[in-house]
Order: sequence, then structure tokens, then C-alpha cells
Amino acid sequence: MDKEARFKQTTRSVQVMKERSEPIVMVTAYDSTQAAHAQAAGVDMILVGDSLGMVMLGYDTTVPVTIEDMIHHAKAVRRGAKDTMVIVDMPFATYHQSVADTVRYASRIMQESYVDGLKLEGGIEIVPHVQALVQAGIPVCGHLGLTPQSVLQFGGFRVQARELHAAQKLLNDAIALQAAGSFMVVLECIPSALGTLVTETITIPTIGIGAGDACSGQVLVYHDLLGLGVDSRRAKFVKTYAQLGESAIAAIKSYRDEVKQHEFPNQEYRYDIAVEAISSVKKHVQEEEKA
Ligand SMILES: Nc1nc(=O)c2c([nH]1)NC[C@@H]1CN(c3ccc(C(=O)N[C@@H](CCC(=O)O)C(=O)O)cc3)CN21
Ligand SMILES: CC(C)C(=O)C(=O)O
Ligand SMILES: [Mg+2]
Repeated sequence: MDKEARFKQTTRSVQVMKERSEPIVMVTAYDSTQAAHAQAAGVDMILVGDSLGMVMLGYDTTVPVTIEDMIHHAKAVRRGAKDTMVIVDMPFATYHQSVADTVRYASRIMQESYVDGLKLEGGIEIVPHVQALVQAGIPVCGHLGLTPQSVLQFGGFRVQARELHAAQKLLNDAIALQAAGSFMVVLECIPSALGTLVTETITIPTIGIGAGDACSGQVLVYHDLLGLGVDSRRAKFVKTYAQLGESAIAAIKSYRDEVKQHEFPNQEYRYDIAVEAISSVKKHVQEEEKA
């Protein structure tokens, strides 16, 4: 992999990318190997999403994901992609208590995993928390539209902000997050015309996932874009660029068959020892048994 110094994006450089209409590419990663893949592919930034609860830990939603889970995976991602901007999701209900608690949780993630910023779901309701994090020097990314930590309130993963009032609220939320000092905002699962309107209205970059092509950048979940999932159910916004799940199953089947048929490990995969050495070992064992 390339050892040359790599340009690492910053809050300022992604702002410039929006101004120059240069698309920002983000992908999720949850461990050091996935992070190394993302960095080697040259993405602009990596998200340690709380989607890790669903794709890595087998939960049905992101609600059970803890601060410890996030720090554990964020540390691994940081080790695997030292030269790429890494953003981490604050997990469920860790920025809804006192502002002091929010700063404490956020500081733990920043200082223990050494990442470059945090992402929080929500709009005007969380503005005091966003302001406190920004005051503490933490780069904050917002997240509007389908905010999966509220899936139990939404009654399922569904397209958001299709009605006038909800669309108006989302635009106001984006403006409020920008005013609170956010450097970027993720727009998830909303009509593409609303993604365009938000991107044109605020000056900070927007990162879309199911929010159309006018956003300043795009994000996809690692497992979705690589076709790693066993579950074939996926959102409309997911484009699958490989079928690695099928490849993995086929490879493990081949391994299984070769072991069962005594084909693996053949000579190529074995270690040698001098014939005299092994016969002396045998002799030694036989003498021990007699004694
Ligand atoms: N693998 C994975 N990919 C994701 O993008 C993702 C996660 N997990 N987990 C956390 C959230 C949950 N997300 C989801 C999950 C499901 C839909 C979904 O099924 N959407 C329907 C909407 C149907 C409608 O309202 O009309 C779709 O068909 O797109 C959307 C986003 C996005 N995030
Ligand atoms: C889907 C993205 C935006 C996310 O929040 C996650 O992966 O958790
Ligand atoms: Mg998330």
C-alpha cells in the first residue's frame, strides 16, 4: 500500500471542497482492516457509524449500542487509517442528559480513540449540546432526516420529511446546526429535492445517504457497498459495488470441502523436520513409557 504522505481532510478542507463542488466521499468502517481498505481506496473520510450495532454486532437497531462499543471500534479504525479523517457517532442517549454529561461522553471518545470529530443525530433540540462540544474544540457533524436512534419513535426505517411541515422543520434544523457551529451535516433518507434545497441554503457541506445527488458528498455503509450482508433486504439508496458476502460463503465452502476430503493441508502448507530428529523423538517417548 502506498507509503507516500497522504492529504488528510480537515473541517476547513471539506468546506473548500463544497465551495469548489468537489464531491466528498465518506464510507463507514468498524475495524482496522476495513479502515485500511477505505484509506487505500482514497476516501476523504471514514465514519465509525453506530450502524456497527446492526452490521457488526447483530442488533436490529442502533439503540443498544454503548459508548464502550463506539470507543472500542473507533480505536481499531484509528489504528487502521492513521492518515484519514475519522468521525464517530455518539451513541443513543449520550447527548440528551445534561450538557456536562454530553461533554464528558464526547471527551472520552475524542481522547481515548484519538479521532477527528463526532456526529450527533437531531436538530434544534440538541443545539445546546452541539454548542458545548464546539466550545470544547470538538468538530461536530449533524445528522437529519432518518435518524436511526429514533427508529422506535418513527415506527420503522422510513423516508422522512415528505410533508410540508417536516420538510420545513428539517431545513430549519440544518440552519440551526450550522449556526451552532457544526462543520457538516448528514442528510439521510429524504426526498432528493429537499437534499438539494438544504445544500443550497446552508454554507457547510451536506453528506447524503438517500438524499439525492446535489449533496456536497455521499456516505455508504461498508457492508452495503461491498455486498457483505447475508440479509438481502436493503434500502433503496444502497448501491452494491461487489458481492463479497457470496464470495465469502463460496470460499468457506471450498475450505470445508477440502478439509473433509483430506485435500487441505497438502504438502505446500506443511512444515518439515529431519527424519532422524523425529525418529529420536519417537524413541525417547517409547523409553519414557517403559520406565
Ligand atoms: N447496513 C446498514 N446500512 C445503513 O445504511 C444503515 C444501517 N445499516 N443501520 C443504521 C441505519 C439504518 N438505515 C436504514 C435502514 C433501512 C432503511 C429502509 O429500509 N428504507 C426504506 C424506506 C421505505 C419507505 O419509507 O418508503 C427503503 O426502501 O429505502 C433506510 C435506512 C441506515 N443505516
Ligand atoms: C448511515 C450513517 C450516516 C450512520 O449514521 C451510521 O452508519 O451509523
Ligand atoms: Mg449512525
